[in-house]
Amino acid sequence: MSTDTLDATSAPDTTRPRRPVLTVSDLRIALDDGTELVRGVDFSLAPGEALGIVGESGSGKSLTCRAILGILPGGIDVTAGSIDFDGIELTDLGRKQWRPLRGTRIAAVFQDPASYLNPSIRVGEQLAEALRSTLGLSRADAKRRGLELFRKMGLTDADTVYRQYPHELSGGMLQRVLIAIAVSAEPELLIADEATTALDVTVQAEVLDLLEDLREELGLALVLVSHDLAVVAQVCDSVIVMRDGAVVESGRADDLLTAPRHEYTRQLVDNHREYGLESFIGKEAARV
Ligand SMILES: Nc1ncnc2c1ncn2[C@@H]1O[C@H](COP(=O)(O)OP(=O)(O)OP(=O)(O)O)[C@@H](O)[C@H]1O
Repeated sequence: MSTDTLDATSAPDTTRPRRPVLTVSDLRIALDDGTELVRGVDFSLAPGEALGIVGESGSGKSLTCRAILGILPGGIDVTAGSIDFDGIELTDLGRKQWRPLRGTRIAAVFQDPASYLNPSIRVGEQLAEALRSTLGLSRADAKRRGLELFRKMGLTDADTVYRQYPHELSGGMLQRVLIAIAVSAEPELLIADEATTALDVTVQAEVLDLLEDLREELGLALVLVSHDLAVVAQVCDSVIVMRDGAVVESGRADDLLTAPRHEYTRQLVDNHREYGLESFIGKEAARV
């Protein structure tokens, strides 16, 4: 492993050494014809920690996430390396073995929330259905828990939202519904792949705050993919920077974004300065 490999067990809180919930080691992903698309990704993540994955379009961020979720597109496979989730080797699992994990212990939210909801079913019923299938709740308990979750997600008029159809809700509200469904079974790991990209800046900030609250409350470990370094600076403890399928730099978010060592990271940071990245780095530094 390179010296850049993140080691979540060396997090600043030395009074509570935490075992990583996710360890990705030398992950390689390729097309059936042998073309490598992801070329050796390493990181580990402890409960309650957030890791950002940044890099230009096509650098392998989404495929890395999809490999962790066991949902790589057809014709693309993990060819080497390992993905250890709480002692379970995810790259070895068959469809049946994924059932108790995906959507229950490992959840995900993506960029376009509307496409993950059934347009003809009220959003409350969709959340209740998730609760019934993952936690085995009764109809009445699922509704009660669903309303609680909607309130927790900042959907203040939860009773009304519960009865609404996806087309009646804004993008920010739909993403909160999706996050409610994703965290309904209290997963240990949440993958957020460009989950706030389509939202306007204010709503994005609210959804990021919500993710931070969930990390603290549930000890949720978060893998956050974003092309927006300000988002990563606001939320993440550590970052990996990907280019052309490989990790070019990794480290603590504040160090890496304040003093990037690799030329490519420097370029990314420079490109973002005009969007006010410094204010988030300052916030991050003040927290440490
Ligand atoms: N289904 C597919 N078939 C063939 N190649 C693919 C497929 N999905 C992704 N790739 C290729 O794999 C590489 C990595 O793609 P990936 O989607 O992981 O990039 P990304 O960093 O998430 O980009 P973006 O920010 O645009 O989502 C790219 O070269 C892409 O063209």
